[in-house]
Amino acid sequence: MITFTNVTKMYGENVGLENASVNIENGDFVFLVGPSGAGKSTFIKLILKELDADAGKIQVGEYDVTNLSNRQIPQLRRKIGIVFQDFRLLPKKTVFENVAFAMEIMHKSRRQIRKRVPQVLTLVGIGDKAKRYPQELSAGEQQRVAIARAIINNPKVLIADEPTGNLDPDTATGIMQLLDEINETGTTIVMVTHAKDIVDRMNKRVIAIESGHIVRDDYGQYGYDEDDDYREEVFTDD
Ligand SMILES: Nc1ncnc2c1ncn2[C@@H]1O[C@H](COP(=O)(O)OP(=O)(O)OP(=O)(O)O)[C@@H](O)[C@H]1O
Repeated sequence: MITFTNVTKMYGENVGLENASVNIENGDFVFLVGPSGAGKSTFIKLILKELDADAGKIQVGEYDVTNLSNRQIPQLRRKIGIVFQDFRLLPKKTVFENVAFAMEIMHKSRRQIRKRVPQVLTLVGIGDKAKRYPQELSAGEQQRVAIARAIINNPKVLIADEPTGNLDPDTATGIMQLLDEINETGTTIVMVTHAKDIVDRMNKRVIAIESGHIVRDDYGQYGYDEDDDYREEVFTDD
């Protein structure tokens, strides 16, 4: 579904990603982890062709992203749903309208929209909130709206960029259950996260990036403690 072959992206002298190769299969659930500045956003932006690789090849589904024409970029992005840490809902539209908007962009009929939006709102657990405005919802409910909007057009891939970053632990657990259910319907999920507890609990594939290099790709635990400061171990005398 997503294949990077020897991909390099430089920002002038700065390394974004260097000689990265990885293959994410259709239906995978992948956590993308790594310290701040590691290259996670670069990886995601390359998938969406918000950035162009300097070298290597990127394939997303049937799209050769590295050689995609400008005309094909919107087609690629329509196959990919995205959820962000800060929800990014339209404040003056109701829940229904926020989700319907993603179908209107795809020129779906009013009839299709009236049928599908309530189905998906029910699927994400907020079937009774269609008439509310985003600011009348809890943070977890707002993220459910954002997820409904991201999946309404049946994308092959869902990218979740720190989707639990603004949520308390219990709410985050509910969102992870929902993402797991969406993955079980066949949607490939790539989730960027710093949430060690979630990664450890979910026991999924973990791709770790550090300084632009993929340093780990296997199943299981988060792998390292970001709060650990090795200098303390070296310099603490007790
Ligand atoms: N526009 C830019 N110009 C110059 N350097 C950049 C630019 N964008 C990113 N970088 C550099 O590329 C590297 C990777 O950045 P990236 O944003 O991909 O990291 P990240 O893993 O997403 O970090 P975070 O967890 O903080 O979001 C960093 O060293 C960063 O400073």
